[in-house]
Amino acid sequence: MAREIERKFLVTGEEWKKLADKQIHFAQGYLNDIQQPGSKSSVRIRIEGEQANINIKSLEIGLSRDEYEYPVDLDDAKKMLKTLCVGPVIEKIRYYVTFESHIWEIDVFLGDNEGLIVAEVELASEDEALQLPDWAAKEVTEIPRYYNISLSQRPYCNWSDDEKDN
Ligand SMILES: O=P(O)(O)OP(=O)(O)OP(=O)(O)O
Repeated sequence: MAREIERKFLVTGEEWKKLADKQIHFAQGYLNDIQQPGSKSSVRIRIEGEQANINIKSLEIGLSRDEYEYPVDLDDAKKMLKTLCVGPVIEKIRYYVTFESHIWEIDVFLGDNEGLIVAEVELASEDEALQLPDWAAKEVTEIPRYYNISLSQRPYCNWSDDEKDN
């Protein structure tokens, strides 16, 4: 088990794209209904490039979450994404940018979430000092709608203009 400590930011401009070391297509869906009373975790199947994994995270919004992740067979993952997901499959391109010794993961969402771009950075501790690149704008770590599990229930295309601006 690991504790994932992560901060999320909105992104401005396109400059970051030139700095990306690589980009990978992600497709991910959730196998459990977190609206069920007593739900404590999200169970996610993800295909990233040609690799697939299952991920379990505690249902917490904010800096830290418990996280478990294991590889699964690619064909099984394709089938699960097709047949077992609660809600739609989220698709996005993840770009990797190294800045001041941190690897920033910038998710450019597709489909119903097109227009949304979120940068995530993992930290070793909650109080770790972080130098922000110019293209990292407003922090959204504490705003639930920016989490992928939320997007699987209420995609970006259904947000109000106010929600999109903030
Ligand atoms: O790649 P991760 O672990 O940050 O997972 P995500 O599904 O891209 O993002 P989150 O659960 O933080 O919305």
